[in-house]
Amino acid sequence: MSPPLTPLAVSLGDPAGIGPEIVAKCWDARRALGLPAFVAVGDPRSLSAVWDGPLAMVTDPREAEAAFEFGLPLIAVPAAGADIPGVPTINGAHCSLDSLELAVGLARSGSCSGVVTGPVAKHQLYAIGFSHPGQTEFVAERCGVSPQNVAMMLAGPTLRAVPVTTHIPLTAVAAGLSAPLIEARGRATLRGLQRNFGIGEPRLAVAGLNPHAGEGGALGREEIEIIQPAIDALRAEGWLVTGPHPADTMFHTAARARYDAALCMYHDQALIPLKALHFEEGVNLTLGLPIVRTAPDHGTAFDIAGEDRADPRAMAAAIRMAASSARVRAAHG
Ligand SMILES: NC(=O)C1=CN([C@@H]2O[C@H](COP(=O)(O)OP(=O)(O)OC[C@H]3O[C@@H](n4cnc5c(N)ncnc54)[C@H](O)[C@@H]3O)[C@@H](O)[C@H]2O)C=CC1
Ligand SMILES: NCC(=O)COP(=O)(O)O
Repeated sequence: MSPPLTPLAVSLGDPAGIGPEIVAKCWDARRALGLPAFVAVGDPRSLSAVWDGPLAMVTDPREAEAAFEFGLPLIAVPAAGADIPGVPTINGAHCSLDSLELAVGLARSGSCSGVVTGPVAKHQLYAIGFSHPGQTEFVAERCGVSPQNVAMMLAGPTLRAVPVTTHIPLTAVAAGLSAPLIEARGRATLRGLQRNFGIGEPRLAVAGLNPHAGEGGALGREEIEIIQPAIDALRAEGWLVTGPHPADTMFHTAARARYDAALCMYHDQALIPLKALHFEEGVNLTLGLPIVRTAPDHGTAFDIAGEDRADPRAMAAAIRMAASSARVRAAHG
């Protein structure tokens, strides 16, 4: 039998976004949502601005397990100024980065079973000198893993999708693709399906880049020159890989039943089908890390922050998936 999990660390994200509200709502509905113990990390005022419930201030995750029953355990990372919901500030961006750093550290040290990250605003982080495309690459760096060797998986009940290129302009996608990068993301995805989901022989479906997967070269040559060689290399390692598939016909119900994850060539090719099918419960899971890291699939939603309209289900799904991944990892070593 695997040992009980330590609590999960949940960073609140941008204090002016919906992160504090959805984390508080998760604690409120912890029993109905089937959530394990977690400790929030972030600005206490961002919670009290949107929530009247009980906070249990802790300094060590070991205190969180007992406290979780009676209040939302919080390790405080106070922002330099009080943030107004919906109005992001530079102080808030610093707070979201400090909270992320601390939460990742708790997972790396083993004090927490994994980290669940609340939504941050990328442009706000860029404004304070954050040099990573997103939290995925930041966490990878803190874990000493090359960003090429991690994969950003978006997972819902009937689809798991991984983009090869992530936060780059669409005009840079074709140039950003290479056989070694596709292979690395494919390998991280396949190993991640084993390690986090316990799928012994995972099946990966690889999308093409161009319409009709290039139509034999008539509509683009990336499939022939870059994607097929990467697929061949992964197959030669013994993995079950198919493709390149035309992206427009690989997400319908029957097609999804034929694979465990879809490897897509760019951000929206993966995230549009995932969010169309599963926006309310989609989870962003970073594969290839020595720690568990998940996040809800959505962003800061500044447009509704402070209005009590934020849906906590994706955050709840991210917390549950972090716990189940940690359990699968603990069981398989
Ligand atoms: N993992 C992360 O930290 C992510 C951060 N972002 C960041 O979020 C910021 C805003 O991005 P957007 O493209 O506007 O996406 P968004 O997901 O924040 O919002 C898109 C739309 O969905 C709604 N929405 C989002 N989450 C919701 C929830 N839980 N309940 C109810 N409605 C919800 C919003 O109100 C908005 O109308 C950007 O700065 C981006 O960088 C975006 C995606 C992921
Ligand atoms: N659109 C997905 C997304 O923005 C995830 O980014 P991050 O988790 O790397 O910050």
